[in-house]
Amino acid sequence: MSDIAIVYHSGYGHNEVIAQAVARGAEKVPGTRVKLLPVAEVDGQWDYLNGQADAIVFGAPTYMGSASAQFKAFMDASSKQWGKWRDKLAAGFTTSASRSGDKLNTLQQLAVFAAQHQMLWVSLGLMPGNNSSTGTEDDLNRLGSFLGAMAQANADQGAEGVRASDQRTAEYLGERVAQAAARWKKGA
Ligand SMILES: Cc1cc2nc3c(=O)[nH]c(=O)nc-3n(C[C@H](O)[C@H](O)[C@H](O)COP(=O)(O)O)c2cc1C
Repeated sequence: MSDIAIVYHSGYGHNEVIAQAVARGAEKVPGTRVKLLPVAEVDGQWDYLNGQADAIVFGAPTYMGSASAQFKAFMDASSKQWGKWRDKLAAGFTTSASRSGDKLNTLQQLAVFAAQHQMLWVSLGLMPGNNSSTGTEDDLNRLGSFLGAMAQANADQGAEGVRASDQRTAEYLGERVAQAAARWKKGA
């Protein structure tokens, strides 16, 4: 059995839809248990993150070109657990309003954060979508990310504005992390 934690922040519900999609993807892999953990609920879950969790997927909305302050507060609080996440798997996702919106900076921030915890980063593992004359917004990985899952939701829409293609992309990441966790655990 592999345990996947999804630690995320969502101010307006968009990134939460993506977190749930990552969870759905991970649950497709037999023998996987998933725990969705909003950053506001992490206190009291440090023992679970330090021990039982085999992989931690980090999800922050992009605010002013980087992870939201609420997610950064979780990052800073995690410094007290330094060294305890060594060799756990990590991956990341982010949501913003603009097609770019500087989401790459947020994913890079999450990857560096994982490295500071001596974790092993799992990339998205998809070819880019929507980059040819036959491409569409419905393509998997339509935003063409490699480091993690990106989603874009219009600023004037609620959770219903999160595209199905971005949710499928996030499901793919969740499934990939769960598959990697199963292989990593077997080999350990
Ligand atoms: C304080 C703040 C800063 C933001 N900065 C950016 C940004 O840098 N780039 C962008 O494309 N969207 C930006 N947005 C839009 C959010 O990234 C977007 O609405 C996202 O879907 C929010 O996710 P959430 O509903 O999970 O909080 C910002 C929103 C807020 C509230």
